[in-house]
Amino acid sequence: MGEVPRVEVDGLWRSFDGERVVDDVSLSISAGQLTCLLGPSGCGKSTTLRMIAGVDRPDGGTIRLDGEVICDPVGSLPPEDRSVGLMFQDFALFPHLDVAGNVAFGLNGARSARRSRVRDLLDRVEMGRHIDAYPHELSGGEQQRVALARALAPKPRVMLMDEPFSGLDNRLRDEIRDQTLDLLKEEGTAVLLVTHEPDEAMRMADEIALMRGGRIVQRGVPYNIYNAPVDRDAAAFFSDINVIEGRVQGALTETAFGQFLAPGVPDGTMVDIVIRPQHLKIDFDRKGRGPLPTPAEGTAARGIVQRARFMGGESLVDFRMEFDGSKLVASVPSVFLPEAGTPLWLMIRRDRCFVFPRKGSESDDASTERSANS
Ligand SMILES: Nc1ncnc2c1ncn2[C@@H]1O[C@H](COP(=O)(O)OP(=O)(O)OP(=O)(O)O)[C@@H](O)[C@H]1O
Repeated sequence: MGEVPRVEVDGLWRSFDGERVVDDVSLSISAGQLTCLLGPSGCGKSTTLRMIAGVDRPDGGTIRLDGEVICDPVGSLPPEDRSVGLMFQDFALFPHLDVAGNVAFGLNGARSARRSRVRDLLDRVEMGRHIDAYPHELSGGEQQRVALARALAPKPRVMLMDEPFSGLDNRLRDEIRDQTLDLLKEEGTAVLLVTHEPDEAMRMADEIALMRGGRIVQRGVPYNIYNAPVDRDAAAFFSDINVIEGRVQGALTETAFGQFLAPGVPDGTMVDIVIRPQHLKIDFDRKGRGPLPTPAEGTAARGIVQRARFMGGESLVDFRMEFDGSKLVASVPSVFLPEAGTPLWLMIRRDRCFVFPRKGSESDDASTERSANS
């Protein structure tokens, strides 16, 4: 308790042409922690990062570094005095300097200390043997490693990274992500990484701040963001989802899959029951009958296979449900490729589904926003 966060952002906002593109954003990041600002294109991620870097000025709010105000409505510390390292997708190296020159660029102090810092960082990003190379002689991945070493060389208190891996091809990207993460952790820097890719955020983040329409709609560790989304859109941002409609009566929603709890949701409210494809359970048809209901999985409903595809680590099976003709997709972690037209039974794990009042149908009671069914 009592540890001052390395970076603390409070009530930050920014308008362009009268529209708030960053709206009341608050964040805190400790030394050694990596927070991912995750959200769709245009939601205000880069603008938030730019304000923390000091290259854009907020219209309101406060930014603190180690407890000291560096930006508020009264004044703003210039970017070069903020001890931030920057890394962007297209943050080019200086073409006229070799690798060592690029990494040493922002360093002060004795020549020998600078040389050893440069050598140490380049070794740690496995670029030691390219120390004399020029940027045009390096691949994209190698350039990014040098850019990382350059950004970390002056030991910034904060690293701000905006889609730093999006220019790299898939296989290389994972390797560089892991290497980058290791180095950032070793250096103990506080990191804010902007990305629109949920996989990247899940792979890298200690904490995810999910952003939409200029606001942070949810903050938490990746496990909680994935398994306890605040609303339907938050759930859908991380994977395909299935949605089953229901209407609440007596804190319950009756569906073809049995009852779902909807505590505190007023009678008559329409709800979306949201389930990820891997949490639908499949069972076989036994002469037109399915498995018996269970408390954990409710009632089974029959669907007809429309299509089954092998995806490598999983199989995706599309169904048309008999009860209302709706489509559902199930994911099975193996090779499971039933013929189109096969009848199968689907069940929904109650501890893995989410019940959200439908937008426009919800009551004023905020506590009804999410209802557990465990
Ligand atoms: N200097 C500017 N002048 C006017 N509008 C701007 C300016 N900078 C950003 N915007 C607008 O603010 C909104 C948020 O932009 P921002 O770049 O922060 O989003 P983002 O979430 O980082 O998106 P992306 O992932 O596509 O970069 C967008 O609608 C953008 O057009």
